[in-house]
Amino acid sequence: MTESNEKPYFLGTVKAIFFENPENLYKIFTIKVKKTNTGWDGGDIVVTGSFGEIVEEEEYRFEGEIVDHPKYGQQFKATTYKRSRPNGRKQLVAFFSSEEFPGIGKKKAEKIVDTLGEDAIDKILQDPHALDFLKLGEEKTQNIVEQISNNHQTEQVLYQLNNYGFGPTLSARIFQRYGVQTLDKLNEDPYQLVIDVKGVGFKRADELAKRIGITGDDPRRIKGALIQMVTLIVNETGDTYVDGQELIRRVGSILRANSTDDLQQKLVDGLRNLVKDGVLVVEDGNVYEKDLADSEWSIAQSLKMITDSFKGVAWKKKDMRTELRQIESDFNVKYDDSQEKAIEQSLTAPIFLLTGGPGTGKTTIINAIVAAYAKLNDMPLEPESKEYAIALAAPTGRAAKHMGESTGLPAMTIHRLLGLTGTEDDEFAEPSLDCKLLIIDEMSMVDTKLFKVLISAVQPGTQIVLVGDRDQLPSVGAGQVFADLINSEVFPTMILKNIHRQDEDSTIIQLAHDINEGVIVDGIFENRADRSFINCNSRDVPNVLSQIISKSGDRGFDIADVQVLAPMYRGTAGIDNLNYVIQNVVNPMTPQRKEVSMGNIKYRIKDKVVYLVNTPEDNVFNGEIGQIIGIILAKENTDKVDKLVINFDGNEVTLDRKDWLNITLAYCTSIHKSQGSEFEMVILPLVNEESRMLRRNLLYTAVTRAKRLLIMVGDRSAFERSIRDQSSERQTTLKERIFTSFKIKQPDSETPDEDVESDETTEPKDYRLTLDMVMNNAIDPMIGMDSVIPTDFMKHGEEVKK
Ligand SMILES: Nc1ncnc2c1ncn2[C@@H]1O[C@H](COP(=O)(O)OP(=O)(O)OP(=O)(O)O)[C@@H](O)[C@H]1O
Repeated sequence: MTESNEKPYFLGTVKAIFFENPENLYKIFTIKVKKTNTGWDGGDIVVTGSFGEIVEEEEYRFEGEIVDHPKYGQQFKATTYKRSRPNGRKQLVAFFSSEEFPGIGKKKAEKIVDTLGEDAIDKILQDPHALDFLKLGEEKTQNIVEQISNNHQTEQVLYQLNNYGFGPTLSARIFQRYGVQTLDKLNEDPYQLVIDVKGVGFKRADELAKRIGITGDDPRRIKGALIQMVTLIVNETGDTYVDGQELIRRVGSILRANSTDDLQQKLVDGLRNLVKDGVLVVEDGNVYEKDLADSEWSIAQSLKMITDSFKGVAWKKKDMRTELRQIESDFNVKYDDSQEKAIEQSLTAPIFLLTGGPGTGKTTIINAIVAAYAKLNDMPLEPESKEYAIALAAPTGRAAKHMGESTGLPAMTIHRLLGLTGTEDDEFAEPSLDCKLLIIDEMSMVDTKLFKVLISAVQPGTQIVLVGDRDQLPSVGAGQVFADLINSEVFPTMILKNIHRQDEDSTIIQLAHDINEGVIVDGIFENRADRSFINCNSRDVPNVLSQIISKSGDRGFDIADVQVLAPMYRGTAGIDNLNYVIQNVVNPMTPQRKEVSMGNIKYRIKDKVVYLVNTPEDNVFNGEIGQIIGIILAKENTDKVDKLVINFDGNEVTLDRKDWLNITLAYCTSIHKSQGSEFEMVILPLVNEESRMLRRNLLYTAVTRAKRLLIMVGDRSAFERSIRDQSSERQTTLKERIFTSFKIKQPDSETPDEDVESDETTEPKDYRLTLDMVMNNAIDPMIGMDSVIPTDFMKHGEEVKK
């Protein structure tokens, strides 16, 4: 008996497929059972799993296990499957005359079986000319042979991927990428998966490689490790490149075990090949993912194009001043000097940058710019009108909503504005924007890749105003675009400093500004009308928070207005634990209530959840907070899947179980995720265990989220440390790209003094040598960059100026 025969299996005919997800090939269907070794005698059974192609009425053999689904009862979770070969003359004739083979009727099918016998399929797979006797013509015969062979190979591939330990989702992704060539590709070079298939990392590819016999310092293994390490470090640091020396050191330490002496040379060769293949770019000893390197260049070139294509304004400065006086009177405000200058510059420059802390008047200025722009350009301020050509956008749904509410004009997410889907398809998107004035808010949250797509979509002659707070946390994705643009000093910029929000009892804004200046003010831990501090250690944080939240109603706060913000997910005072604790305080389980689980998280009606991806088709975006208003169990609906109905600020979205990975509880969210949102009451626990995360911009971002009440909880020293420790800038080269594109002489970079001893003495000598090779001779720094300057990044048919 073979091992596979011992596994639980079902042999049966597929009756009806009632769920198919084209993205990951996941299917649910019923089969009429012909044979099984499971002892099942319950008639038809529901089978679930990821399958290439399943044809109704065809017979298959599924291996897997019977699972007891809490809602659907017993079903068979298939891990592998095989289409049964049609058996015997009758089945074979039915197979060849089926819809799969147009052009073959019953007569021709009988002829095939009569001529080739009952092993006709094998004969056709072995010899593509086996069907020549039918005289169907070359093309038709070839189609039939291909169809048979594809069916056969799809099953083989998915079966083998499963044997290699890939789960259904990854198997489906791999198959979608390579098709029937999958096994050949993997045998040739499993590390190619790290480049080609999202979700496959070096470790995974390495396990597979080991099975195939690729180990040690095989060039393919070196390649996989190099790519993975670049991605890993970029994700860790937010920098747009990796220091070559560090890359070599870290990859070296992974591969050092059972490698040969000339590992360094092999790493350099590997790097060189990746550069040659257009996967990585090396410049000045720094290693970039090609996409990020290209994005920085592309941004710089687009900014140059926008600057050059701006032909000035059609109205007189004097008219603008008159208009501003009118707007001041309409809005009942008197702009201060820097505000007025900001409005003037934004109306007259192609690209204008506006940064300022809370309450300095950014929104006020956006309103003035829009009103003045429309008036001066004779444009009706009616979004429905054909002549209206102003686009307002922000990186998150909440920020866009805030922008829309404060300006009274339509504002949307940048994704929506560009028609991006938030999926891998975006890589190929080339959107185009037809507005004349583009204003982006919360610009500090925009990362390099998104800004590249946004700015490439801008048409010549468009004016752009980028607004944000440069002192907040930088974007989650790589880069610090807003800070780089400001620091380049190439574009007119206004840094707003005067705080205008006048609220007698309010001390939060002043506290935020003090934190931003690095000042630990007297009284920071004293209680004020709108803020307080509770000293406790991390163990006590959950308990203290529970008490504050239970009493928040007494202070006039609806639970929806209370937001806990924390820096980290793990730990007693981490986001995961706090969500669990708070959920049980504000929305506990009782015997009559419905509850569904996803992993460790339980969801009940009324729970506060946050959406984690962008789904423009449902108009819900990453970071949006909603409330569960319905739980529909599988047994209660015809789709036979559990569903959650969530209200995202009036937009009701129904999520099937498979989409629950896109949400999580939101009683406590990360400070990073809270950017772009404000809350009536913020509770901020900071403890010393989180020291790795505690930086000034983190605390500043958290504090500036609070509108009416801020409660700080935890270790005093954790708050003090956050104020003291200024965050280090991210390493990027956008500024340099801008200088090059605008032909501005770069300020002299600091040249290390030869006589001064370097403090980097911890690097092993051999790695230094390797890096020297990388920088000086082994790799031409311009390899992979030849195509970069300038034509690749020029749009709109510009000519290259020599
Ligand atoms: N020149 C001014 N004179 C009087 N009040 C002003 C002036 N500028 C702004 N304000 C008021 O100050 C408050 C804060 O302004 P605004 O909302 O524009 O700032 P902001 O920078 O967008 O703040 P935040 O980032 O916190 O939303 C508002 O109430 C606004 O009306």
